[in-house]
Amino acid sequence: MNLAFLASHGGSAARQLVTACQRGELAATPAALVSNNSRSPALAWAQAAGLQTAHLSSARYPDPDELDAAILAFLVGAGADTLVLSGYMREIGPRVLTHFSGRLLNIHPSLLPRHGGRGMYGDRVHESVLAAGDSESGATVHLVTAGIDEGPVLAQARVPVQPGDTLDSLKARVQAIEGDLMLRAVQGLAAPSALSPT
Ligand SMILES: Nc1nc2c(c(=O)[nH]1)N[C@@H](CN(C=O)c1ccc(C(=O)N[C@@H](CCC(=O)O)C(=O)O)cc1)CN2
Ligand SMILES: NCC(=O)N[C@@H]1O[C@H](COP(=O)([O-])[O-])[C@@H](O)[C@H]1O
Repeated sequence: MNLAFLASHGGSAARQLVTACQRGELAATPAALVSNNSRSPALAWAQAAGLQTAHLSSARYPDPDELDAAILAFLVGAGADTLVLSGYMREIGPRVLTHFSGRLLNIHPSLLPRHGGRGMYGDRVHESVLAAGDSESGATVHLVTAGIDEGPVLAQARVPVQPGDTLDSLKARVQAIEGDLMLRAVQGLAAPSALSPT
């Protein structure tokens, strides 16, 4: 498995997967990382970790089809066969979706289908959970399809929403479970018997 990542900010899930590869907990080779944000900490970390990296964004490719083609060309050039969205905040286009169909995973910080879809990303998700008065939240790993957050769910993990929770306290509790959840899902792809869509 040659693993690649798309990240817009910190790339926390990508970092945990690369650590798992280094520890022999994941039978995969980290190959590349693409960011739409030239100042993303994920890009600097990936360069230091020896991954092939690229900054590909709508600023450089205003035509969404050209951006989709540029991202696909870079990932294919890096030999990637599996793609993980690690806090990537832009829509994935049809070329990348088709090429990586069934091997393109995203992690979302809620119990999808609740609090998902366009406009639901980062802090906005936790704010939506708190505003709804939900008693629990969590994270979801799903296969990525054309519809935002509509793909088949591969894994979910739950956390309680505590009385008096703030955006930061809930976000910290959810982010604490994301890395292991994504690792379990990718291990499932590496060893299909371990995990099947729920
Ligand atoms: N084709 C798909 N592309 C993406 C999916 C998907 O399921 N199918 N998942 C998202 C990840 N994501 C939620 O997990 C998500 C990311 C971004 C947005 C969003 O509304 N973004 C804004 C722009 C925000 C920004 O640039 O900072 C927007 O598109 O207007 C919603 C959900 C990744 N791509
Ligand atoms: N809709 C996608 C989304 O909201 N993803 C969420 O953004 C955060 C990125 O953190 P990071 O930049 O530190 O990895 C993570 O919590 C991830 O679940």
